[in-house]
Amino acid sequence: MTAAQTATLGFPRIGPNRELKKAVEAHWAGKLSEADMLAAAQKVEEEAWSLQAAAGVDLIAVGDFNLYDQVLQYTDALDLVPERFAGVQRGTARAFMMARGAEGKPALDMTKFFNTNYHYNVPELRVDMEPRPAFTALLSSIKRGVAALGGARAAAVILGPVTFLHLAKFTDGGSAAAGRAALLAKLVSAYRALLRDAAALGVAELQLHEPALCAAADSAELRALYASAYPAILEALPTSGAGAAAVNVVSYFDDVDDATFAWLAALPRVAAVSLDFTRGDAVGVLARHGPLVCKTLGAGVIDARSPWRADPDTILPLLRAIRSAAGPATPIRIQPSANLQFVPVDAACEKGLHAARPAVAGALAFAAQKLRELRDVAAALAAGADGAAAAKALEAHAAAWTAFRASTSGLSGAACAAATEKRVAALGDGAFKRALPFEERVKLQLPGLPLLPTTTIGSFPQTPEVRRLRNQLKKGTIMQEQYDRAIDTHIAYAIGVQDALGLDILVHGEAERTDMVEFFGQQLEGMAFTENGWVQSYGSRCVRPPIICSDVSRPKPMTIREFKVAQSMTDKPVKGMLTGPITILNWSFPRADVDRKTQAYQLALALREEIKDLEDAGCRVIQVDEPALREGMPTRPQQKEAYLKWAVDAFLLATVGARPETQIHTHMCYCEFQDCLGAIARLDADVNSIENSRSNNSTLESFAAAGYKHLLGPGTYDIHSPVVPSVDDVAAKLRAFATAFPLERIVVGPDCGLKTRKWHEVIPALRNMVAAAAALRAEVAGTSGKGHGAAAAAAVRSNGHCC
Ligand SMILES: CN1c2c(nc(N)[nH]c2=O)NC[C@@H]1CNc1ccc(C(=O)N[C@@H](CCC(=O)N[C@@H](CCC(=O)N[C@@H](CCC(=O)O)C(=O)O)C(=O)O)C(=O)O)cc1
Ligand SMILES: N[C@@H](CCS)C(=O)O
Ligand SMILES: [Zn+2]
Repeated sequence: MTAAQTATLGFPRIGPNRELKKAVEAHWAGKLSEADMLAAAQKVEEEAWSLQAAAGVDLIAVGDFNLYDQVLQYTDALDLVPERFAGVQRGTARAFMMARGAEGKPALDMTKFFNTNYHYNVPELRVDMEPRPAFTALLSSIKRGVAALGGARAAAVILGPVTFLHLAKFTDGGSAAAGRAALLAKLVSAYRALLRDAAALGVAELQLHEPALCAAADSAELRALYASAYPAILEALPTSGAGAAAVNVVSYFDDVDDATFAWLAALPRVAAVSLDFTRGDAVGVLARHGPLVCKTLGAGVIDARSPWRADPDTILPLLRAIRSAAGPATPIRIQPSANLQFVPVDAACEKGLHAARPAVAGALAFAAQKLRELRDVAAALAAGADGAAAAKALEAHAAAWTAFRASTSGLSGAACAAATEKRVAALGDGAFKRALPFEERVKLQLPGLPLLPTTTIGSFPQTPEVRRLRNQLKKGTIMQEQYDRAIDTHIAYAIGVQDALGLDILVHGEAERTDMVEFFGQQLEGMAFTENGWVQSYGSRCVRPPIICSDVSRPKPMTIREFKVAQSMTDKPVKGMLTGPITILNWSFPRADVDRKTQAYQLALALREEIKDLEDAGCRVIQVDEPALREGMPTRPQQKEAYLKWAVDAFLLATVGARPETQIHTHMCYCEFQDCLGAIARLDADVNSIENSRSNNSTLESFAAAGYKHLLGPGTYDIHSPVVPSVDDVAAKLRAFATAFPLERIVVGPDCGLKTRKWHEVIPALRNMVAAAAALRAEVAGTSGKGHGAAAAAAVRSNGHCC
């Protein structure tokens, strides 16, 4: 039998050595012209095509590339831009302005792309908007792709209209559902033209990416949107001759429900339906539906969000199940489950890992390696996914996994889970519950703090000097001792600034951390980290997710040295600063052989030990960040509760060993809180600092309505913007907060960490925040009015001259 066809759905665009990041940031810094930046970007794009072609991929995604964010690209191309950007000429400069903001023009909001750690710019729509499409950059990229690969190998990636609207927010005060329906009706002609123009360039296939299809199971509204738009969009496409590209509707990040699949299978003009077989139960859906008639099944069997090689023990049974459910006549195409932008580019570059841990490195497959896997898996499918020929097609993969397993503990997933449960059981009644209830312990915590205590979320600017230092340490041009001393000067600066500004709870500033999760990955046993395994997080910003590869444990204290240095420099309480178990798990690549709950518990047990050591070092307030709690939540209601149960338990396991007088903070950002408020309350954190500055008071109102009893730190200003909030801006926020939540339970801070800002932005912003808190305190004391507020502000200003 001939091998099945293979296809890609997109390739990392940041470049093997972050060439795109460097070009874009150089352009922003005025060091590279727009033309030179675009030339650098096109080189990255073209090299990705060459790599895919050389790997023998049959259908290669084109049009998936963009300079900042794919959703933003559509907002700009459709000209669906908020009023404040309407006067700016469309194109690259306007897209960057919408992403990053400008004086008087706040940036578009940024939030998680479905349940990933990639963040997109949220379209801000109004029901009365009129799309004015001009997809110049997208079509020119598709045209270059066709020229480079030949039309027969090019598949044009198009962000589907329903997903675009699903990801948008409506700012006109009306119903978002009505807004989506109205705009979708207007988008039909824009998409008809886009598909026709893309097809006319000679591509073999139009891939309509619609991850929102996976949410249709629980949304009659989404189902209605799909049903109303798709037939109308597709009917105008030529069915033969020039411009008659095949249409592939692509879903990912979960399965689709039976009704949605039946609808897709019956859609006229659609030649292929793509499903994600790495999450949910797409095999079950297919089995219940039966063979696709006259359509190809795009089988997303290579996990686009996992850095691990395909494991024959998993993939061969999966292929057999798919073949059996799809029936012998349905053509099956082997694909990654989604765009490969969620994994790093090339595992072959990881020389350090290959040398130090060859068995781990050998079991990895980043985007470049996954291209080869497509071919091997297609060959295994052609061989019936059984017997010697199938095994031969995947023999290198089997050997890699055998070596990997031999290098780790050898415990099966179940045995590993049982061993972890045993450690938890040994903690007895105190495993998940603090010694005193919140109402009693809060009275013992941090005596002497004022009303509206001020703090920050943890990180301070990661300056070029800090990054240079780390680079020197890596290259061996400075020793650890010198590095530590230099880090201490950054800590001293951060403490000096905070003391001078009059903040109440200080932080050491996280200067020693490249990235919070990467830092803990480097401290913990059982985690591997890469040198060049960058994954785009948003825009030009990247992260290097650690890779969990065996049982996690804490060989030595992780944060105590820096805490002690910081606390020795001030009498104010310094927060111990940790990343929570769920966030470490969700922002790492988990191991494939053990369930996520067990991995979370192992991380929690390590953090529990760290909290004990922090307390022994004199720490009275410890923040355990959980910005990714919500992100890991499955879309399906049935799975959501199970996840939240073990996720919250993992946080409790990490934190409840703290003494009653230790104040435990947590922090959450970049997410919706409304649909997991019960879980947030169950975390039982004494203080929860949440991103809030862009949501008016609605988040706070939801917390209040849900009867949230703990202290809350709603962000008082947006840290993504270089704009410095005034005293009045922050005071107005605090007054508004007071209308929704008891003032005596509010902690004052920014929205998130300040690592991406500059000191010259941070200092005045915090000075104004402290002044605003003082002004509010004065107002509450009843001695005030505006004059006292101004006097308090002046007093704070006069001692804040550290810069
Ligand atoms: C809170 N957020 C986080 C998320 N996920 C995480 N894993 N971590 C997070 O903090 N998800 C949600 C949000 C996303 N937010 C951000 C915010 C900022 C960044 C970011 O700034 N990333 C940096 C990379 C940071 C880093 O590790 N830098 C290294 C330097 C590496 C380097 O480039 N070295 C140079 C030499 C430098 C020199 O000599 O000057 C080189 O090798 O050539 C470090 O600090 O050492 C970014 O720039 O993209 C990400 C997500
Ligand atoms: N403590 C971290 C939290 C980021 S979500 C920081 O301040 O960067
Ligand atoms: Zn944050």
